[in-house]
Amino acid sequence: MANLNLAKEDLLFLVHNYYGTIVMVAVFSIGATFFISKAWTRTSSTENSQIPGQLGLPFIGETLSFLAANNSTKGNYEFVRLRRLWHGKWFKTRIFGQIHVFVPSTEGAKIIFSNDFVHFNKGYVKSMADAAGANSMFSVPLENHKRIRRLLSDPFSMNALSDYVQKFDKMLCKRLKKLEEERKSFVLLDFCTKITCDSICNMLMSVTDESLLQNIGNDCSSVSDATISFPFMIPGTRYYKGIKARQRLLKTYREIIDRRRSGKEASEDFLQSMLERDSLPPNEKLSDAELMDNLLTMIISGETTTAAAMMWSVKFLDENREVQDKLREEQLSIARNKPVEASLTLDDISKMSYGWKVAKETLRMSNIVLWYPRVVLSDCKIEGHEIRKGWYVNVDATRIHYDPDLYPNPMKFNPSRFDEIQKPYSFIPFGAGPRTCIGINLAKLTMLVFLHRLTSGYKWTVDNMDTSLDPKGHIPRLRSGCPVSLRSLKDGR
Ligand code: HEM
Repeated sequence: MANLNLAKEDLLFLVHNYYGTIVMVAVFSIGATFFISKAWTRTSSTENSQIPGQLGLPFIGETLSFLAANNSTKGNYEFVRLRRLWHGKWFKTRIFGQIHVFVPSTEGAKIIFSNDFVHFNKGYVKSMADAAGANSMFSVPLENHKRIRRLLSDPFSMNALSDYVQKFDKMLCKRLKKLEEERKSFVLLDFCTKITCDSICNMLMSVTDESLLQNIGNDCSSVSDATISFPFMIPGTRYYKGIKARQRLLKTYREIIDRRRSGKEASEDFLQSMLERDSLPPNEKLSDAELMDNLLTMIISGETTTAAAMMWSVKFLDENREVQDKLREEQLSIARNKPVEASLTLDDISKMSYGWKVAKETLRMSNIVLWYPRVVLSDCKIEGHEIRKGWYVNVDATRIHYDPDLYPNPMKFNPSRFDEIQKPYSFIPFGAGPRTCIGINLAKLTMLVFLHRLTSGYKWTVDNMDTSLDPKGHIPRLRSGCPVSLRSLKDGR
């Protein structure tokens, strides 16, 4: 009690003697609080300007929900789908400390793709740069990117790939026949991954030795898994396994390059066309480091994407028998006009107009690359939405491909919708602008040869109807890998 009285007395004493000071401190505190809160509101409202969304705690934001979606059988896009339901077409979120805006429109896609390298750039992901390499097209700065793309583009032109069509066709016919003879169910995704990897290695470096192909295939899968991972060299982690696999692959490439240079080995292939530039000035050739990193980049970017697209085409055709029948009709009419056992040519491919629509519809619906992230290099506006330097804008290809205004009844697998010409930036499975997929032609040819041989030679049944997605993959793939059984059309079984 005595203490309390003393305290009261002290207080009265203080108020009496320091009245002026107390009033000043109070006024200052109220003022400061007012200005700080104003400034805070201004900052967050500019940061958040117009685009709704949940940024959550600094750094963490919605990372945990993002990771949960990544590891679920509904797939990564579930994270985006739910936020669209909650916040609307445009929304923003914070993942791994970065603010991401999901851009849902063709207008937005146009602005971003046509200003790539100027106002936007591919964000630097350490694990990606470490796994694919500092000289990979994924990681190099603008000037090097331009030169590397220019030099790599020729071997991927349609005409240059004529040889590829015949080689891939032969490889495919042989393997499908073997599977059909075995009369066993097989996992289609594994089959497609192996054959695309083998055929790309064959096209790039003429590798045909089975055990070497097996090693390259396994190591490329490990590198691919490491491209999006926590970049810490801890044994047992995805990153560690990927970096070790990368070292083995580079050693293999080094040995092949050395054998070619010493004249112990010669082949007509992509690698040879690059080595023939050895005597040219530096801006007309690739250094060995660039060559090796990009050999690796092309295998890892080509194999999983193309294999997933092949798998989805079979799944969609299985669910849409009338489309399958129409496709088979087109492919049989091409086959009937060729000598038995003759390989396909580019001329045959050019007759597969319905086949290409089936492939396009497969790419529209499967969205192998769900969205394309770009880091914003300077403050800008996209369709009236303020976007700040340092944020990420993700061109949401999946939203665009399922937009009912662009694709009526978007859930229906309907290849004939491609009878009509597409609005610019409405069909972007291979991206657009200076970073458009360099392997478009290769992917197109691979899918068409596959669809031809499958539908003109076989019927199939899908042996597992589970539609859940592989929780480990960065791209949508069936968890089951889509097991199928083949039967020859000739058998009539
Ligand atoms: C169906 C199969 C494929 C799909 C859906 C696909 C999709 C894509 C997409 C969307 C991009 C651009 C990503 C972005 O803008 O951020 C891209 C880039 C790339 N793709 Fe493909 N791709 C496929 C097959 C291939 C193949 C067969 C190769 C092999 C050569 C390949 C090599 C590359 C490379 C090297 C890049 C990076 C290009 C650059 O940054 O300049 N892709 N791909």
